[in-house]
Amino acid sequence: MEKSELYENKIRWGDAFMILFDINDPKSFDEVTRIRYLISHYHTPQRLEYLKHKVMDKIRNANEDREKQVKTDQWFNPPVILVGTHTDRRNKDSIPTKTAKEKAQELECGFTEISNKESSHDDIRQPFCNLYRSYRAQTHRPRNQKDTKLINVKESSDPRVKPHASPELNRRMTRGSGRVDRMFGSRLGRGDPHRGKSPSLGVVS
Ligand SMILES: Nc1nc2c(ncn2[C@@H]2O[C@H](COP(=O)(O)OP(=O)(O)OP(=O)(O)O)[C@@H](O)[C@H]2O)c(=O)[nH]1
Repeated sequence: MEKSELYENKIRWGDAFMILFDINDPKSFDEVTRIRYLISHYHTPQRLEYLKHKVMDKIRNANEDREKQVKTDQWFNPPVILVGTHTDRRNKDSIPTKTAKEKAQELECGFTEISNKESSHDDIRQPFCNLYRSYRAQTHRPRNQKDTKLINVKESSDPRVKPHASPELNRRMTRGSGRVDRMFGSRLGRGDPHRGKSPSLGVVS
């Protein structure tokens, strides 16, 4: 199997994603846009299809308004967080925090910066916790809190409106392919009643 195929397969099984880039490596920063696009492209439409069938079973006899309400409550957009690493080696040529933050906003994902070498255990743990919380907020949303939204994911990221993220993102994706080094995944959390398995975390660096 081609390396890129392996990579994309891993994106397919993820339920939540952490995209890592080295703040001192512009190439890894450039790669972020492509990875975000792949997540949106491979993941969201499939999940929506899955949810659509589930929801259709529930609302078979309901009227149109009720159908809309249930669908709105059920759409799933995988939480993604952008993580800049190597902050202990920041220098004048590093990707500025502001630039990276703007990129995260543009790509509709969360953002943080860490040093795997020097950050505290809590600082390293935080993005994992946020991601897991975001995942839970979507898949275990209580019926009486229908307006609960993902932290850092804008209303406009509703995949029914923009199946493959923003036009700007699509435009950028047509320019150059960039480099993908590798991706690895791990399991997070306890059982996931939503799919009958544990949620999967995709970590992309
Ligand atoms: N100083 C410092 N070193 C780091 C940090 N994060 C990772 N490293 C080191 O950077 C090297 C590459 O880390 P990896 O986690 O393998 O990152 P990667 O993007 O997969 O790297 P490549 O396989 O080289 O593409 C390793 O030697 C790590 O120990 C960091 O925040 N600060």
